[in-house]
Amino acid sequence: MTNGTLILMRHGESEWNASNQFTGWVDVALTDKGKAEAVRAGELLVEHDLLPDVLYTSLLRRAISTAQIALDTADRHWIPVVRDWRLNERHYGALQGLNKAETKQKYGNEQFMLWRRSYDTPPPPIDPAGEYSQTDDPRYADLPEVPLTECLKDVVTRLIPYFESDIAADLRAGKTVLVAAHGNSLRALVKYLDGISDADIAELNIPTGNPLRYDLDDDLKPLNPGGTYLDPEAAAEGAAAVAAQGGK
Ligand SMILES: O=C(O)[C@@H](CO)OP(=O)(O)O
Repeated sequence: MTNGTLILMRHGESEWNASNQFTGWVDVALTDKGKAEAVRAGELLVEHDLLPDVLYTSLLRRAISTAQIALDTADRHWIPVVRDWRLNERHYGALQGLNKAETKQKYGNEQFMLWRRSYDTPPPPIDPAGEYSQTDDPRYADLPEVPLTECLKDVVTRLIPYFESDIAADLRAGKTVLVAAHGNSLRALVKYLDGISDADIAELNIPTGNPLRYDLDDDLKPLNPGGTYLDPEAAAEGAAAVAAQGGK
């Protein structure tokens, strides 16, 4: 039995991507541009003959909606869906809701980049009673503890065991698996798949709405390290735009 194919897809542009706000676990919607990116992602799946057998998403509507639109476009709206909080974006702590450019200006580039891209420095914790906290959100009622902040290392810790137990089983069964998630949860997954160091992962940015294909060997190691974006040109542009968020 050959291993299946893994397709990673970050959601299309969200309202807070457009307004340049730290988002994390805040459940914002797609913009019209984000919806168009999702349609294009579905077209790319068809053009590359990559029709998913199963969908894994986070519990956040920007990933859920992107996957739904893309799968509808590809006529695969009927496949089984698994949603799990472990695919959620990194919790951005007290930065959730803040404007990225203003934050960079206020705290300086070094602190800004430490919070955004260091592997193990979490932002300050969010006030559990604050407007953008998820402490009382019913979708997380079963969690022993709702995070108040997370660094990328925390995302690796919650996500990789889930990948190994659940998603890997579908890949080993030969399925084409679509994972619809977020910039930082996908950075955690790519770090693991490609064996990227804690330091080097800081440089990796994931563009919105552009499916990234991984062909995997028997140990689920990539046969195409780094994966293959279905639209490489748009991916390079999109990744550069994410890197530049916050401004010069
Ligand atoms: O705000 C966020 O949740 C993420 C993704 O949009 O931002 P960043 O790329 O700055 O980690």
